[in-house]
Amino acid sequence: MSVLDDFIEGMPKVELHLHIEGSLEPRMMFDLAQRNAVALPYADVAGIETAFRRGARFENLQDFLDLYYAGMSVLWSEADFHALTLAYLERAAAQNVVHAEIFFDPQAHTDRGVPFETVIRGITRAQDEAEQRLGITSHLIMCFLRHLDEEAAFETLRQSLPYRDRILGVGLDSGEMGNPPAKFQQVFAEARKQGFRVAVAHAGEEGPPEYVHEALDLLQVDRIDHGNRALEDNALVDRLAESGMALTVCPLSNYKLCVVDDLKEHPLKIMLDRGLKATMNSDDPSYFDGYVNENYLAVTEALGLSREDIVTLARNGIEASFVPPERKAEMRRQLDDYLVAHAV
Ligand code: HPA
Ligand SMILES: [Zn+2]
Repeated sequence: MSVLDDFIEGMPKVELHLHIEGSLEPRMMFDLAQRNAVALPYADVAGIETAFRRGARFENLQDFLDLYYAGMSVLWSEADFHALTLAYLERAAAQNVVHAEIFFDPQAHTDRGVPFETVIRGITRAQDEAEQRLGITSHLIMCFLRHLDEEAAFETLRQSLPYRDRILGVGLDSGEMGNPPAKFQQVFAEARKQGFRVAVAHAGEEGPPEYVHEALDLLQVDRIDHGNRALEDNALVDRLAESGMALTVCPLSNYKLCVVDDLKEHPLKIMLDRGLKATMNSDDPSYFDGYVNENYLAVTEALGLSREDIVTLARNGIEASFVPPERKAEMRRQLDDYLVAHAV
């Protein structure tokens, strides 16, 4: 373990791009399948692990999504969603994550017959418990599945209204190609009208720079999730840099989904050098071999990031978070105190 590795692990961090269903570890998936009598195409925990771990890569985003939706089909009760969320928050807190902004995919559950209320109650109970016990704060962002139509997203928006006080904003995820942000322009506008304060969208993970433009212009997003392919469009890079638009970058995800061929070719350092507000995140840590620390460690080694780069990423995460000003100031102080205590 190098000095830089220790520095990364101990550093207070935020995580802004995390799908709670993508934190479902093989052990919990297997146990919940047994408890809920869900048939999985795996004989045991090791079978699940070999399906999506141990260095194996997916061919593309859709290849992963097929396993991801099948995996989450073991989640049925409020207790299941509570256990899933608490396990993530405990793991994140153990990695010195002080704040997390968590995505969930309500349609992936309601379409199976799980009530919206079951999902949100389980998740929020774990959020409250983790905050009290571990001090980790968190927000929830509800994602619309973009492979479904806009009317389905409207229905989900309607179902979410009783829980609006527990959901900070809306996002857009699932299969990107052929499902441009434009498809969801009306429902994002309605979400704003209904009081959802922020919007984000996955854009430029597999899709072209045009999708990033659409997310900005048509959905009026406050952050771009991934954004890798924005680098193909110089005017777009300038626009993102000048407006201070944050990108929630997920290096191990990009490697596992073949968005990059090799971690050594990951554009994170280029993003920073071009003035983009890049942040470090794990996306679906159970499927992509790593939580936020493993992302920092792997990319630091692959790209030879400096301590200064690492601190910039952590600072960008704090600045790009959607917390109230007092909490933001507190997180800045925490990071500054850490830097003073670990001055070289
Ligand atoms: O990386 C992702 N991209 C799009 N949708 C997703 N849903 C979970 N993870 C992802
Ligand atoms: Zn994602």
